[in-house]
Amino acid sequence: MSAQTAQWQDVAPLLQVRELSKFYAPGKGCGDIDFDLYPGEVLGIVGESGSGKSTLLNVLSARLAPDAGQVIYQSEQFGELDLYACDEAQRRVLMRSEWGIVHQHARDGLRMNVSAGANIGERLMAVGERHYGNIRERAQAWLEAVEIDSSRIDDRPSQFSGGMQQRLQIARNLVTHPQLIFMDEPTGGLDVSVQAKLLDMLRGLVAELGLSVIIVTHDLAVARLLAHRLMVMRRGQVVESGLTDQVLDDPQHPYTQLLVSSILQN
Ligand SMILES: Nc1ncnc2c1ncn2[C@@H]1O[C@H](COP(=O)(O)OP(=O)(O)OP(=O)(O)O)[C@@H](O)[C@H]1O
Repeated sequence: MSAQTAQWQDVAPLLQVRELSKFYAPGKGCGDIDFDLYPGEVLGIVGESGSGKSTLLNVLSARLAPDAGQVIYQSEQFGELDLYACDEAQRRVLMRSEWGIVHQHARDGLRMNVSAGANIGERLMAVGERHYGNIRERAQAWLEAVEIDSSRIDDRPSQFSGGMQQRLQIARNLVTHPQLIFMDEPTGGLDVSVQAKLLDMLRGLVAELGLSVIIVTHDLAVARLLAHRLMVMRRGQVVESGLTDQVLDDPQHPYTQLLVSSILQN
């Protein structure tokens, strides 16, 4: 067992997922999902298109009710919460404070026609910050943290490149110091060099802030770089899970072997 795994298992899980299922039709969705996510851990969910990754992410992040099963979350504000037995109001509080969601398409996670500063400030205002000077100062600091020149604070995201939009989305999410981030193909659709820069930044921020992350990707290079642990999905089921290096270097399930040999990628 690695030192990092031992450390995770000494503390309570942040998320406990038990027998979770959501199917639209047989084989379409996700089923029998069981895992624990520990503070500071990055879990990658990989699999080919249509394997149920996004469905699972949506159920885990309280955006899509499951058919069966439980998601227990250790909230800073509310203590242990059963996500689908608690109040809608509590889920909304989690979404705007303790959680972040980074979408594949920046337009799903940003307001494209308000300024970059307002995109970040809006999240701060949602958790009660009212002081204009503080909001602007923190927005500037976060723009710099994601390597966007703070002189761009009054520009709209629609004036930014794809990579900058993703970095702004990350800043908007991180400004409230969330403990759990959900990411759905955060580098999808970007040029390879832009992807590399974004991944490097994400890796740095995740380590520096001790974030817990669940990241969906079909790109095993992204999974290798960011995730400590992987779950491999096929037709809505987890066929293999384990430490990232083990799964990618010594895949046990024939499907994972195909995936790793890149026959199923793209
Ligand atoms: N709202 C919906 N209604 C009906 N079927 C759906 C719905 N959303 C997804 N599906 C189906 O469920 C299956 C799993 O989709 P999902 O988006 O979770 O897969 P995925 O692994 O994230 O794929 P991709 O990488 O292409 O996004 C697919 O067959 C999809 O067509």
